[in-house]
Amino acid sequence: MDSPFILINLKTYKEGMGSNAHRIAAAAETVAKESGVVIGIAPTFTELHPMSHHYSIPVYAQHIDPISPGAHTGHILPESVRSAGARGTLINHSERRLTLADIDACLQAARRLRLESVVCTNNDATSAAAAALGPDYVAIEPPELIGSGVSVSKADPGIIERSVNAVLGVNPNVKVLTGAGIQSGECVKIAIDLGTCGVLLASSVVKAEDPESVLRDLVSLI
Ligand SMILES: O=C(CO)COP(=O)(O)O
Repeated sequence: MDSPFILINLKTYKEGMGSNAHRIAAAAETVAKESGVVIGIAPTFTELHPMSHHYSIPVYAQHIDPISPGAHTGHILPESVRSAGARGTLINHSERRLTLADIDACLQAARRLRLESVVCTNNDATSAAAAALGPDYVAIEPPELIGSGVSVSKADPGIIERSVNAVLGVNPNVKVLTGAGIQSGECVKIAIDLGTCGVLLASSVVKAEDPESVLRDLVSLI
């Protein structure tokens, strides 16, 4: 089995920018080395290169647009994300929804550029649809629990279990992550015991006074 994976989405929280982004990335690097858990970070676009340049942890974009180089203005070009040192990208985050056709086009760009793809979904039906498009990961995040402080692992373990079954039924090569309200080692353990390979999270680490101690707790039971 692959090592467990924790992906920290810094969103556009002010606590996840500038020197705070460096503090979180440094903490993630330390805890990843100590624990053997893979800990990635998804900073704002302008911080992709500083993060990929300074730290050994994998760096992910929060979004790409389904475009090729050419006459587009104000878009996120997948090639730019790649050249900024990103290992992969989120696609279709709840806070950055795309159409199914756009998700497919983003996945084609990600494959062309060898960017790992993490397609976010909101329920088990969309998890199955996303799996049919062949991403590396599907990340199931019930929108109503995102940023709520209430963990999907505890409030709705059924959605994790159903999504794992839905994804594996469609394409057993796709790995499943879950997220929304993940805040402790217990939440991560429940997610892994339900068949995911890890978690996608934001506020519990980004807004913490001491991100390193939260990360230590998150990896403590796996
Ligand atoms: O949207 C999320 C990660 O992409 C989850 O956010 P929270 O961890 O703040 O609930």
